[in-house]
Amino acid sequence: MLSLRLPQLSKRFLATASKGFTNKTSQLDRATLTIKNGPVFNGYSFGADKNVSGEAVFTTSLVGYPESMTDPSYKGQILCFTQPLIGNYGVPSSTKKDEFNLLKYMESPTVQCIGIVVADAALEYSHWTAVESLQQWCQRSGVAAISGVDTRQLVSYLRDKGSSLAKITIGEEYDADEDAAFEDPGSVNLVHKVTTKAPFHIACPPEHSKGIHIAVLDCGAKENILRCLVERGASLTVFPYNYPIHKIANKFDGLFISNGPGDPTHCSATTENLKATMDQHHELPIFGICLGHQLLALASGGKTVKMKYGNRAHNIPALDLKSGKCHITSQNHGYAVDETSLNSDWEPFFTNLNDLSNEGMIHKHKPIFSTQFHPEAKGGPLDTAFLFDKFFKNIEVYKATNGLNLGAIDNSLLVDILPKERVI
Ligand SMILES: NC(=O)CC[C@H](N)C(=O)O
Repeated sequence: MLSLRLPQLSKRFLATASKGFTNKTSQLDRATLTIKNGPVFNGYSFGADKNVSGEAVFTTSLVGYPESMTDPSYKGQILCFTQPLIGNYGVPSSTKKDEFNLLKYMESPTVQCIGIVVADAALEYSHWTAVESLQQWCQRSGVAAISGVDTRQLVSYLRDKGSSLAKITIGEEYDADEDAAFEDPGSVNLVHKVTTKAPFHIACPPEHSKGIHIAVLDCGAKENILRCLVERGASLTVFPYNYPIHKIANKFDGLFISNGPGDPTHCSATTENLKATMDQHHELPIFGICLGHQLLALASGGKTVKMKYGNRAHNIPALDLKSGKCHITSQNHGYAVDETSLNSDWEPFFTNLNDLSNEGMIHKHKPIFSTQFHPEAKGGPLDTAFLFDKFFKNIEVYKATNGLNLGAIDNSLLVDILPKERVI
């Protein structure tokens, strides 16, 4: 391993103006980013005074750092931004809610990545929604943050060698020999950490309601996914990821499976439950996003693979194989569905035009489809928001052919006693 022992310096040290960083770096502690079996980068700490270890991944998104950092799919990861200046528009409120009782600006109540890496952190900020700086947010959220890193060199390395285990260490001296082992977040079930601990219910306000009731499997659902469902007229009952949903799926008008962190093969209970749901409830509309897509693929006998460095950006082209149109999509994933492993009941729905990886699948006979990309965006473009409308069309057909809205009638008493927000 390449390691670097830094000379002893006073804890507060002066940054040289020639490096182009803001004068405020003179107030910052030094920090080190160490890639396992790879390079070591020196920089400045502008986050929590805490050493962290996880998987280093990079995003090429230009904006949306509050949304990305609170996306539960980034749990356990060290997020490296290729956009050189991060923090210039500050951080909006972490608690403000919208009319659906969903977080207005953030994708979950807390920062989910364990650390961030940037070339230049803006310690001053300006935006009408901002309530604090990126530095203040990282410090109070316990998130390690390092600036002053040559992120071009770092990302070239990650692109060549693949996503790598890494550490951010804070302080004046880094000694690789004294460090604990690198932690691999991929080895544990991260979904278990981010899922709601008990079912909760989001009632659609009467002025929006279409009398639709959707069951959501929460593998680490982004807030804007829930919003995309509620604002289209559905009430939601959100279940822990491993809830035996097949036993009550007939009470709902549709089933949604969310995004989430880590290796999908850790969620074997979910894939078993999804298999039983698809076997027992033939006409039930189902929609999955990202991890939800991967779990549906596993449930139908397909396979997933770990990608070299994944896809994390807000401008990835995905070809709609049904319409022939190309959509620009928001993505954050390190695993992909092996399209060749899908059985003959399924067909690919979208293809990534950068690397030709699978971006979605659709059932040939049932109202089930899923996407690897994020139609809800946040951040990113809304090109594929029409997929939520497609899900709702499938639900309308299902409700019409099933006559009664069983969900709304049978569940009305039960959902009233459920909590109204995620149970953590
Ligand atoms: N955004 C997601 O749901 C990510 C899915 C999965 N954890 C992956 O990295 O591929």
